[in-house]
Amino acid sequence: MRVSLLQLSVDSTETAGDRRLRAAAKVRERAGDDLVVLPELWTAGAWAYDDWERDAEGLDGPTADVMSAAARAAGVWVHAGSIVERDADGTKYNTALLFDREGSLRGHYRKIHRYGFDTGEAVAMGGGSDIVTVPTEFGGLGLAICYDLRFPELFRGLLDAGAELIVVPAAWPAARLAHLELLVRARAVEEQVFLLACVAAGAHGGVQQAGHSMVVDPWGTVVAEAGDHEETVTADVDMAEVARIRSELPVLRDRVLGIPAPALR
Ligand SMILES: NC(=O)CCC(=O)C(=O)O
Repeated sequence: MRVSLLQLSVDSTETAGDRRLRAAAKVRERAGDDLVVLPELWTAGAWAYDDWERDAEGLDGPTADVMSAAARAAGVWVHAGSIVERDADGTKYNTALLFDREGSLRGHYRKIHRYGFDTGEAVAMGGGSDIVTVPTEFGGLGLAICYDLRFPELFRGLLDAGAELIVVPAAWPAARLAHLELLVRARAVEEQVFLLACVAAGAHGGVQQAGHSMVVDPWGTVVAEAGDHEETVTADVDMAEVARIRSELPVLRDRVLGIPAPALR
């Protein structure tokens, strides 16, 4: 299986519409790949909070249209990163979209853990409530977004729902790159899955983005990694490695379920 991570530069100097067209052209160039992935909130900018209202869209909005058409034209699965979704009630969500080779929307995931403490997502967006693992020709494909990486219980939930590959679009600040590298590898080792993290580059909302998109195997080895500028990272992934590593080091069999949870403090 050949995967490509489109590490886009998300800069305030470019409009969402122009970036959408540029990203679609890059997806079309990836004909021959199996899965192409984009970063978190790459249209509006994950840190450009003031632009979210203007750039919010539906699950059938301009980003979905363009990405569905690009997936169909290239004949690849496209994980279109995430969009600022506005639902029928006007609530906004940070929502990941997954299209198949025919351009059909096969899954979407509303980010459960909202970043920002008393700002940004934490106040401007609703939180998702559903754990989403989508059955695909590659195996179970789990969906999570950026800050979710800090919450291992979500990843255990994705595993229990059948994930063998987890895709994480992100817009991570360069100042915390060390956390990103550690968390991505930890989640891959812990769940014994391939983990694809597609991270924005560039700067917007006054925050320099980390880049360093990564493909990590179920052993925790970084198979491919980008630098800190816009670039496309491509890797060949052997999904049979998941079963091989799970059988060679069967730690998941040793889970003890039903340990009583202490009261939350
Ligand atoms: N976009 C995000 O979710 C940012 C997360 C982050 O900066 C962190 O966890 O640190």
